[in-house]
Amino acid sequence: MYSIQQLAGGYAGKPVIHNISFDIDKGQLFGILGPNGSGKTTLLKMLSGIVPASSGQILLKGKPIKSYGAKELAKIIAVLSQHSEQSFSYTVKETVSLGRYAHQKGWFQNWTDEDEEIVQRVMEQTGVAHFEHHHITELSGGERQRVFLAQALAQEPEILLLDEPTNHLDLSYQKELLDLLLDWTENRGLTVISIFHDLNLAGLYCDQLLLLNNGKIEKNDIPNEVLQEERVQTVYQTDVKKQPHPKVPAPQLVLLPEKGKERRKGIPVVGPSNLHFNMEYIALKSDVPLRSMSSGVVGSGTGWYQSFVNRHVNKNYNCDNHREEMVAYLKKHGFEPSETVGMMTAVYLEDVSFRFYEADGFSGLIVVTAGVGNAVDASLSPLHAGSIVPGTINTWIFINGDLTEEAYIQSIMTATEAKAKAMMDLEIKDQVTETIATGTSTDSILIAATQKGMRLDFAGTITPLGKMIGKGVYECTVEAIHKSRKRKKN
Ligand SMILES: Nc1ncnc2c1ncn2[C@@H]1O[C@H](COP(=O)(O)OP(=O)(O)OP(=O)(O)O)[C@@H](O)[C@H]1O
Repeated sequence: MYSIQQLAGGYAGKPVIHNISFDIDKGQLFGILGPNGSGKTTLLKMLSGIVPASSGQILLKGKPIKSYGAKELAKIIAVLSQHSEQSFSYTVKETVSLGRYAHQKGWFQNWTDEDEEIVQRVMEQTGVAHFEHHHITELSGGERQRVFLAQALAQEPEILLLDEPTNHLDLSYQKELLDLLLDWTENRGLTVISIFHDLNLAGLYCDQLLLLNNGKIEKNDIPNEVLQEERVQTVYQTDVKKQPHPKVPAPQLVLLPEKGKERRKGIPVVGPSNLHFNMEYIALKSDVPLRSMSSGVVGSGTGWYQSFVNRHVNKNYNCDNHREEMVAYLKKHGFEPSETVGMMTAVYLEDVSFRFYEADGFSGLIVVTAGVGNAVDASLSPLHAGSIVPGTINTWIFINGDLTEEAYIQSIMTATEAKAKAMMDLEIKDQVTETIATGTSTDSILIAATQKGMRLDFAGTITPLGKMIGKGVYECTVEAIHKSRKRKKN
């Protein structure tokens, strides 16, 4: 659609864009990114033919852009600028109708049924039809933005140029606008070129991103390539962390606040003094939120949590919606469910085993409750019918250290191996297969860390963290099983 070749340009006496080359294909949703003043708006103006090139050229559909007449260009390109202002107070419908100008022979002398139909359709699509008779000046910033989008779409352009289209829009309209643009690119072949300040929206919706820095191309590639942590950090001169979107394969970047903004001074330590015991539950309350990865009934997956609850339930506990019931239970006992990881066990909580371990530069607390009535040999589990008997091993690992993503995952592996070894050494059998069990069928695990202090890159079995977890989980599991066996015998 566009071929930009060694393009340079800017304003009188102020070159802004310096010798850049790239292509934009038909039907792309193409994002332009860059810090303030990097030349995004200037580039967009050059693409729309408003700012001329000082050297190089822009080919639009194979022809130099400067060879197009104004009306001819308006039939191909529609522009939605950042601050679409209008001095006359037109109604919404009149404003949208102006978008048909390029298709008119005279000044709206022959308004056709087709023009009317298109205007009505785009007003519906942008959600402005119900206030079509209102004056534009009576609208909110977001509503006005949608009216100008409708105007641009009424132009039935092949290319839509947008300068920060989501600027005034609330969350739901941001999503609606971008979904609409995506639909038009995918199903109608519209080419959308848009400036974004929100890197996450750009990463979520665009096919291709062009990152500008000081009027030059820093990177022109797919979002995952462009939005690399280090690149964004260098270009925007700010600390960010990249993480995957939880639902779709798109990169997301989160800002990291300055260290000075942290409210708490010193390095927090989680230890046995944070534990609280009673007949109903074991809880750990941390002074600071801990980054946690768990399979809890509440707070599962990855997140930041400050309270951890292992709740005793009766052997016959049966509830249609155990998650909801657990949330109500936590609230009743003064825990904020959104800040709590909650687990359940039928094991008597007096049989808990917990130990605090100190290593060179970091420390950890391991807490295990273990019932083995439901023990299963994972290698032969297909022989099980699927009915669940009470008996669960709940393993909590708290680390005073700064873990990488690898370390979180390796911690779970190491802990699982240590638990299986405890089962083996205690000769815990799977009642169905009569072979040595590797765990129970309802085990839960939690690894939570302060993310402060010593950086711990790995937690494989022979790394310092792995050694602590392997030994700790083994010792606590053995002790917890012993305690619960002893109770059964008595
Ligand atoms: N009409 C103008 N005349 C002279 N200089 C201009 C004009 N418009 C912009 N500039 C300058 O050109 C440079 C690039 O501006 P531009 O608006 O293209 O950046 P941008 O990346 O869109 O910035 P922002 O993110 O702040 O909107 C800036 O230094 C700006 O001051």
